Amino acid sequence: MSFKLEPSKDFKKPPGPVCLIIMDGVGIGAEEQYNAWYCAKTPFLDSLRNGKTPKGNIVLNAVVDASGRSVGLPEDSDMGNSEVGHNAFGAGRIYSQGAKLVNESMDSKTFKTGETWKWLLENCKDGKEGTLHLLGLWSDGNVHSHVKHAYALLDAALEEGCKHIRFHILLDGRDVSETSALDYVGPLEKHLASLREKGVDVHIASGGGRMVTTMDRYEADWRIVQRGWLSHVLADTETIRTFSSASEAIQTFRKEENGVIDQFLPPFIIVDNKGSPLGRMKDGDSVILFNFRGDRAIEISTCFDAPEGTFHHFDRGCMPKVRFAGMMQYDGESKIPKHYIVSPPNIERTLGEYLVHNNCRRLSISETQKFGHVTYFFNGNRANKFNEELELYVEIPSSRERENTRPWMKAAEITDSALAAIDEFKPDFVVLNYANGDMVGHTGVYHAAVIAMEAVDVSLSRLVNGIIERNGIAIVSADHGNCETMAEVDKKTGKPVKGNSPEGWKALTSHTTTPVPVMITGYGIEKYEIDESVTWGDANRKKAGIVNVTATCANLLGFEKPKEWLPGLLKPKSL
Ligand SMILES: O=C(O)[C@@H](CO)OP(=O)(O)O
Ligand SMILES: [Mn+2]
Ligand SMILES: [Mn+2]
Repeated sequence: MSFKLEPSKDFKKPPGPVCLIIMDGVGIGAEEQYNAWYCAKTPFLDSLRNGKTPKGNIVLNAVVDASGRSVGLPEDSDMGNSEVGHNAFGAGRIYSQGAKLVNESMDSKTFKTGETWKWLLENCKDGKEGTLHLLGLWSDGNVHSHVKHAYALLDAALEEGCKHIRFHILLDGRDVSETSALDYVGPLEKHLASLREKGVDVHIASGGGRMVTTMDRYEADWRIVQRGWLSHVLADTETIRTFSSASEAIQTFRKEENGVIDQFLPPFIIVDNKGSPLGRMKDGDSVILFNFRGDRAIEISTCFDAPEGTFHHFDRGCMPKVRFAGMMQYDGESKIPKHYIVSPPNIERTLGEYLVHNNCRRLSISETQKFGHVTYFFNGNRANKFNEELELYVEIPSSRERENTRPWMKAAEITDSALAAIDEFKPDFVVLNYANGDMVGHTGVYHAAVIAMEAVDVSLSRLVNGIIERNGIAIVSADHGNCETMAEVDKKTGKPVKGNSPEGWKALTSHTTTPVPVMITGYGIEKYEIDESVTWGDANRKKAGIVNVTATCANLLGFEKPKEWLPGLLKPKSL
């Protein structure tokens, strides 16, 4: 099927670039004290939301869905996230996402008929001595993983006569309540103890907080992955602290570092009463990484898959010969990992691919922590470019320090580089991500999140005015909510739940299901208006979604949208 885009009869391409600017983690929330955007001083954003830039340019406004089924998640109660959000921005249509596809495979047990499952169990079932290791994020956050998927794998392994099973659990506190680890670890420890009473050799073997153990992304800090490797694979008790149980590790670390939240708990190894590790991986074992989302799974997958002599990020030591599989294939083009249990969404015919086939130049730019969002996720889970000449990907290195200590992050540097790249590379289309609202939102530190939003506002003002001066168009949106809700909120009263944050509430570190803004301004925008009839496809939910922004970008570039995409948000202004 051709990638030729037809010229639009209603829209004209501007002389300057069409720029999709994604404020990561910024939803339209309640006008309450816990809303960091609402409480921040954001004069530029306020002006956009009121329909005009401070310099008087018209701004078209919409508020659209960015969570639940509008972005391919199982339930409308599912909060949005960057993977599904940037997939949607790039794809222009809704794909069933990892959470949904894995649910279906686990519920129907179809995964058991797959080659990978049989290959994984070959050395571990029917009394064989191989150990099956289950590694992944241990919560029901449903952004990277869900404990129910790991329990389904455990049950299936037991049904097939696996005798030796180990869990390597990454603690969350980012997609779920910030110190909720024991709510997930307690039931696991209880369940495994009951299985041991029936003679199954099953234990938690290692773990650690997800932001310091294993789950790095975009090569921001390979030391995080190395800590995981030392804990889960080598069980290096010289470097990683040992405990008799995961609960003991969590409780000890919390006593030692008052206020530490789960995502930052140090790595640990569980040992028996003689001090030997319960789950060092050995030749003939099998390993399943049960995370379904790719960005924070690719590096550890590479550690297992990379042949001798091709891995240079750290010394993998005496590497056991194991069979490794991911829950999904995280990068279909680079085949990472080689083996996987559930087929990922096959996202194709994205805006990025159409652009290069229509000779449009494209710039993707962000800082490390969101760089893969505007490349890998935006391209449909493919890190590689579609065309070397027509595409420029710019990464501004993120700091490795906790985001609440520098909430401005690299917003200013991204803005400087974007304006310079627009002048030098002359892109037709730009996709840019400001990480602040989300990355600082995830720390749960309210006053830092307020500063984060003020930093975004200052940069946005420079960037949008710069785009208008260059006769371009800016589309300012967000991939999901986060910093607009910095407290856990009592659903009945709408008031924050009491807690021990400096503000007196229980901090919320996760994303939300709030809708997000779409604010469009720049060259020729006065000729268009929002088409209020546009929806993301569900008749009962009379709302558009971020998935309608893709066609909006194509229209503003002067093209008819491809027929397989959902409609854009704009129509010519009725006279
Ligand atoms: O940090 C992450 O991995 C997720 C939350 O788990 O956030 P985002 O989807 O915004 O990248
Ligand atoms: Mn995000
Ligand atoms: Mn996030």
